[in-house]
Amino acid sequence: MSLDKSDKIYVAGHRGLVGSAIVRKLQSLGFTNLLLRTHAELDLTVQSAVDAFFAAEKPRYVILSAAKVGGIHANSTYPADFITTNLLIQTNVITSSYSHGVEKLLFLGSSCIYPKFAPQPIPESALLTGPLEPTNEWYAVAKIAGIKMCQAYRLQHKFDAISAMPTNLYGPNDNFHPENSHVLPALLRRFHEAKVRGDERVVVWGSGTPLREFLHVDDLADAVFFLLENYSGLEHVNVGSGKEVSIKELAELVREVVGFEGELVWDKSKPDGTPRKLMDNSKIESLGWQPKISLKDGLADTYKWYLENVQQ
Ligand SMILES: NC(=O)C1=CN([C@@H]2O[C@H](COP(=O)(O)OP(=O)(O)OC[C@H]3O[C@@H](n4cnc5c(N)ncnc54)[C@H](OP(=O)(O)O)[C@@H]3O)[C@@H](O)[C@H]2O)C=CC1
Ligand SMILES: C[C@H]1O[C@H](OP(=O)(O)OP(=O)(O)OC[C@H]2O[C@@H](n3cnc4c(=O)[nH]c(N)nc43)[C@H](O)[C@@H]2O)[C@@H](O)[C@@H](O)C1=O
Repeated sequence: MSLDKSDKIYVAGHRGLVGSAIVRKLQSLGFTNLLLRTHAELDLTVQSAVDAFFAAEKPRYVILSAAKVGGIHANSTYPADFITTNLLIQTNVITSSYSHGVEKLLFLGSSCIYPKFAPQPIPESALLTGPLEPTNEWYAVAKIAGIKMCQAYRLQHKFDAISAMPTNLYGPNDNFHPENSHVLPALLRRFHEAKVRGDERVVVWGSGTPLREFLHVDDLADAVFFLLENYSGLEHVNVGSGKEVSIKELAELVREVVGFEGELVWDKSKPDGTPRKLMDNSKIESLGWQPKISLKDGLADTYKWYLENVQQ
């Protein structure tokens, strides 16, 4: 299936890390009819507002990149917000998309849907085969419900709803909040501020041993467009970089990119989270997609963006 450049595409959450990368991708390809609403213009947790919006606008395609998102601290501190907001947003958008004739919807989940001790690399078939990682189970349960809703609407109504499961993402427009963000933007900011102040040490959370896989958000946006055009199956699809690093290796890399010369101190009172979560990328690779941006290049690019757009 090939999308037409004038097709009306609703990118939900277009100012976030993922949504903004998808907008950049679509604009670079020449799409001219993007439907965009900020959170203030349309609160996706309000069912009547979402339904009225779909009735009036009738988008042809929907990419659902609006969600309540955060790192390990935010997920474990605000469990009620993570489960409720995400269930509401995705239920409202999926049901209104179906009832107002959307041709295809892509739902974004996350690698945290898989069991804490899933086989590595994690195949799509590992879903619902074991207990979840406690620090983000509330968010994971909402995301699993989103995958299942897409499947249920496909089975009962032949609605072309697909799900993509990205690994840990980073890039321009990330959230650089000191406590609530993910590890990569948190460390970029902390090392940068320490360098500017001339600090001798930087505190990094946990033991440094957990392994994580990082994917630049421009690679994810490329994969999202690829799946919209090339995939219409029942099962969700993993999207990863295929490369993992320990948090210690990541911290050393961020220190090098930022140019901080002091030492690292580990705060072991902070949770490590899941020990390892490397996605098995073979399904999307067999469809014909591959990531392009290395972690080193992506980090340098993100630090440059941070310097130009975020730091005071
Ligand atoms: N970041 C990551 O590492 C990963 C992200 N993902 C998935 O990608 C998707 C996007 O994440 P990401 O871009 O990082 O998140 P961000 O927090 O950067 O962006 C989320 C977007 O959703 C919007 N939003 C949140 N709540 C509402 C609401 N009630 N009504 C309308 N809009 C709302 C926000 O708008 P506003 O800014 O105006 O509040 C924002 O534009 C999520 O589904 C997430 O699960 C998956 C794996 C990893
Ligand atoms: C994408 C995925 O992201 C979340 O899971 P996570 O991978 O555990 O997320 P994280 O990026 O916050 O942490 C990764 C690792 O890094 C360590 N770490 C060190 N120092 C800092 C630090 O300063 N901040 C943070 N956040 N972590 C730090 C931290 O202790 C942990 O060991 C899910 O909640 C959920 O949102 C989800 O789906």
